Amino acid sequence: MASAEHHPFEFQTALKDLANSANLKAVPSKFNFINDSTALPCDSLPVIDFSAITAEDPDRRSQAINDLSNACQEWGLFILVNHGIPEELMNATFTATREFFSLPESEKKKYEAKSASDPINCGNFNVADTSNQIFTLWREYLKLYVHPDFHCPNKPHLLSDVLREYSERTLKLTRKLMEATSDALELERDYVEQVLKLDSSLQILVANLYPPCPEPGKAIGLPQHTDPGLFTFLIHNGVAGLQIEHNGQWFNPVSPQNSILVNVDDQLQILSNGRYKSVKHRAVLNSEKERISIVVANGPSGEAVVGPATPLVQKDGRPLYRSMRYVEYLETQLTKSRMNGKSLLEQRMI
Ligand SMILES: O=C(O)CCC(=O)C(=O)O
Ligand SMILES: [Fe+2]
Repeated sequence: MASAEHHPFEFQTALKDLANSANLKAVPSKFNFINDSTALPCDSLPVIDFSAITAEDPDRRSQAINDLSNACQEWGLFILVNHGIPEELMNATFTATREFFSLPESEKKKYEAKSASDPINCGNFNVADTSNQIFTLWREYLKLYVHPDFHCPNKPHLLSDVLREYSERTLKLTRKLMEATSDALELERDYVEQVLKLDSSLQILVANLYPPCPEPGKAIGLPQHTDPGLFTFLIHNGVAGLQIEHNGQWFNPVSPQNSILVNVDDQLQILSNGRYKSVKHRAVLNSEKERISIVVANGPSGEAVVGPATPLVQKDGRPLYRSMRYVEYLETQLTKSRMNGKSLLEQRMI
């Protein structure tokens, strides 16, 4: 990938240490990604009450499913409340991942990425390549494949138990959300489960750490992208930084404590033949506070061939996207996510 020259000092220092060094007043040039992170405040995001999605009362449930469907169409994102995941568990995910990022570099190096599809993979100074720029992200990450098989470093001590429980709970929530969207799209639940092979769904957990940055406008945590799966669940440590695009404008979503931000992802846009929108988002930086986000990308099975659902294609007269095996989609996104300025999702359009 990048052939840029690296200054040895930068290369040997973890991002965390680099960011903490008292004399760092400017962003080293290899991070340079000049960006305008202006965004509007946004307190009108759709809120979905999970307890209503699973309610016995048919009116309450169908109202909630309707709201969910509208949120997926209009925003591609919603705030999930009453989801039943204890706040202590969420807090424990931040504590445990912060401890992981604080491990000695030699320990973390064991998990450094060898190939993008390694089931455990971590790094800092990872390089991004948008259509015309190569630059280094101001971000450390730990990426784990957590379903169908669970993978996690065995240090720090509690990390594995905490992340296993959090992933299992988000997987159950995703199954219920997929049932609700199947109903909303008037698809048979069995059809969706079988086509997407949800019993062996591929679930990937990413912990992101963004240290404070001396010049937030000159580097980026994550440039704009969409997530590849069906639904992504995002929680953060209370420090703002996520921005989303809606009708050509960037917004700072505000999510109440203990809620989960849920994104619609590429495979759901494809399955719904374009009805639901995979939301563009990015992570911007600040100069004061460390930010941590825990992101669980819930996808179909890696082996599922995902294309627009047949009943919807029949209704619409034609498929808007080409089908592709989900693992291939992931691999392509990792290796050549943008071609001629087009995202992979745009490249799949017929
Ligand atoms: O940290 C965030 O707020 C965004 C993270 C994200 O979009 C991702 O990991 O895909
Ligand atoms: Fe994302």
